[in-house]
Amino acid sequence: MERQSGTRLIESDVVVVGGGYAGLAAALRLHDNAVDFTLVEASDRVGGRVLTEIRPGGGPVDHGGQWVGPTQTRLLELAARFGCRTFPTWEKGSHIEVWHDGTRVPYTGTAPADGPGTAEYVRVTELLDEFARTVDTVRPWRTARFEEWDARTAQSFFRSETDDADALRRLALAVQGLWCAEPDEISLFHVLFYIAAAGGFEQLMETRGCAQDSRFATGAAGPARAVAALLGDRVRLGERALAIAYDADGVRVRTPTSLLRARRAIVALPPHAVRAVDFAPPLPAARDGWLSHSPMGRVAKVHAVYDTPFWREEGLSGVATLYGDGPIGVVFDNSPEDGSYGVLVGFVYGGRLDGFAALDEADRRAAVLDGLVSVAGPRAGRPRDYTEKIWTRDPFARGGYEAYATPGGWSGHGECGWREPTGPLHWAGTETASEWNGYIDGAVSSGYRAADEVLAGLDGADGSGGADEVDGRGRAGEANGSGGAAR
Ligand SMILES: Cc1cc2nc3c(=O)[nH]c(=O)nc-3n(C[C@H](O)[C@H](O)[C@H](O)COP(=O)(O)OP(=O)(O)OC[C@H]3O[C@@H](n4cnc5c(N)ncnc54)[C@H](O)[C@@H]3O)c2cc1C
Repeated sequence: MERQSGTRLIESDVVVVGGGYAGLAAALRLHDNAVDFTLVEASDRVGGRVLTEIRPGGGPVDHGGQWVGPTQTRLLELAARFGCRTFPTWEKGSHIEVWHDGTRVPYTGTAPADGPGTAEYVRVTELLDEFARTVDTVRPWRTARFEEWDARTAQSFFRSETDDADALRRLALAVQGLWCAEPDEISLFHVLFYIAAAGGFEQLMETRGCAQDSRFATGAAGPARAVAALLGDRVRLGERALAIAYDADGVRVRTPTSLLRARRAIVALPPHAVRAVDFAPPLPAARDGWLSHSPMGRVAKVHAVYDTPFWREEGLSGVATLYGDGPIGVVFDNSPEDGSYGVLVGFVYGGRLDGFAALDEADRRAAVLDGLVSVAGPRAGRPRDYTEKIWTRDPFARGGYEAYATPGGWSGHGECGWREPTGPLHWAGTETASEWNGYIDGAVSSGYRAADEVLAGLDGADGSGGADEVDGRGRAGEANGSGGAAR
């Protein structure tokens, strides 16, 4: 690859491509080990699928990733290093279930205990947990029933387990909520792998002690911004990697304004963004096959802001699940820590997003507010601020929360295509994580793991241990050891 006239030549030991949590964690690990690197980020900010906006007259709004749970220790440690505090998610009071026929039921716990289909839903999810306990999340292809499970969709499994239409409704909403996809789109094995990577179905679904436990006082982009500030001008914004050439001598990364030469590259992008880069030579068939079986989930996140969290006056938590035809599937209380004003956040995902995104802005807002009124009453229809982010339209993320594997992806291409290094190219991104795959924590651990592969390679080893590494535990102590106040 030749340097084009007018572009700048930048040389370093390592190029990191992507400035989301994975790329930033990789760069931080290199920084902590005194390795010379340059990070290129296509957009004008760091954080990627974590996007905190300060609204006029309000506080931080997290349009993307926001929650952190107590077992997501890599993210918590990273945040603590930079003094970014968390606070518990608001959830005191009764939750609301709005059933598909419009029935509105207050409940506490996971779901209305005697609700339609609840018992059968619980039975099937317990079975998912039982299967997930057999999944090897580091070498998934070693799982006993790997090929059998990867040949099926979640939907085919659900239907073979139950013909209870209400339970199937609950299972469908759970799949939408966790993967932003429909049950007939996603590999059953991927569902089980993901549950295993989180430590169980309950960890994924619940709030206290689980994935939705806490939020960041600064907004979830706080730690990412702090890492970028520490790394300084080695983080280059507005530089999209257009082409990557690689061979035994190293890598050349071309952006619109620079040619970066390095011994190794860490590519910390979601699968579709990897496919948008022009690789020379082309990526191996297994990697390409893996990427082509990894579509992004489809999600929008909407926030409605009120003068007060008025639902609490009626003993409501602000948490709700909605099974009707409206766009919103789930609602949470996203008010600030001090409760000085009220915020309801809603998620529109999977097939629900397809119709929603086709509406114009006014109709989208009206449909969302209808859903919020069904949860919290007429006052929910009169927010003082309303904002939405349709992630399928984000030019760099193109969806969320993450990519999921379609049937045949894992068994056809996983062993060599998931995260095994390609010569001097090392793969990071939450989709390559063995723990908390799909989450910010998974992104962080994937960045550490990829950096550790590179460090091993630069030390003289071949650096090809990717698929066998347990998410960068090796040097985590070093990377997290210095500076910063505790949470
Ligand atoms: C609506 C939503 C809600 C979520 N909620 C949660 C949550 O509550 N908790 C949680 O833990 N996780 C949540 N997630 C998931 C979490 O945000 C992601 O798992 C995580 O942020 C992914 O980080 P990453 O670094 O792997 O990828 P990304 O954040 O996607 O980073 C990739 C970066 O690469 C850049 N890029 C793309 N192409 C190029 C290129 N060619 N050259 C250079 N740069 C490029 C992008 O701009 C981006 O900055 C949510 C996600 C969404 C969208």
